[in-house]
Amino acid sequence: MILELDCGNSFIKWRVIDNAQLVALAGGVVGSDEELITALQATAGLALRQCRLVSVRSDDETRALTGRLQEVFGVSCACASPALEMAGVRNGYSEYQRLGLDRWLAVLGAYHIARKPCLVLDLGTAVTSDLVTADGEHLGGFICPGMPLMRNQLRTHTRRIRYDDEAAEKALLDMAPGRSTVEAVERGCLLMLRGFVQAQIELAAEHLGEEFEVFLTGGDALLVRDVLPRARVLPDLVFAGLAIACPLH
Ligand SMILES: Nc1ncnc2c1ncn2[C@@H]1O[C@H](COP(=O)(O)OP(=O)(O)OP(=O)(O)O)[C@@H](O)[C@H]1O
Ligand SMILES: CC(C)(CO)[C@@H](O)C(=O)NCCC(=O)O
Ligand SMILES: [K+]
Repeated sequence: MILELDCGNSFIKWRVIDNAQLVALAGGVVGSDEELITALQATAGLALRQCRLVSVRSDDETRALTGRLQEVFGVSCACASPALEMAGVRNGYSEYQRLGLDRWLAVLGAYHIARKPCLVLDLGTAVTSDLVTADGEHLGGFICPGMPLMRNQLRTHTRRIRYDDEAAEKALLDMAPGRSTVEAVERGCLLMLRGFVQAQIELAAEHLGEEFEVFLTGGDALLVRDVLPRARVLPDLVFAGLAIACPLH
């Protein structure tokens, strides 16, 4: 079995796949290294042979996690690393090492699946957009705060914006003008997010022509799905790219 990890800024997404790399056997989302160890220990019949991961955390944090996995499960981890060119895609950053590895892998995964121009949107702690042309040229992209960052900035920098997560979830069931603080803030932030992704569609048409695929991933992907009816929602897009960047034998 192979353990795959996507270590984001707030959460670690994990899954275990079979040695033939065909089926996902288990998976989840956890908030810390120790929570990951606990979740894996609770997975029945676990027999890890290898691990591959992508991390946008600091090298120290990533090393601490790979050290723990070696210690507890005896597996060594292959880590995705930056590349100027891979699997027919050319990194568009002027300093290619600076492009977030989660973005790079999502782009590799999307281009591998579509083989045509792609717009790749990832909605997590941060929201990212990346554009790739028909011949695999990554044009670069955009980064803006995601829902968790937007709402927390408002909560942190105002005196009277306070509400809990349960109220937040309920507020998004409707998009009418808010009649409470929680409705006003949650719906306002969601409108910003929807505006951002709609602007990306216009930009993509400008830079890629009308014929492009839209890929949508990340924990908050479903929040914008109804304004992007043509998007392919692929929660495992980063893992698709990870398999390309870190092939295991
Ligand atoms: N099962 C889940 N567990 C945790 N967060 C979830 C889940 N489903 C949806 N979310 C939402 O997804 C968002 C986090 O997205 P995601 O997990 O893709 O990114 P992240 O790891 O926090 O950050 P990054 O963008 O750096 O990868 C949060 O707003 C959270 O509310
Ligand atoms: C933008 C995030 C935080 C999204 O997870 C990550 O891709 C990252 O840390 N990127 C480095 C900066 C950049 O991509 O330009
Ligand atoms: K991510």
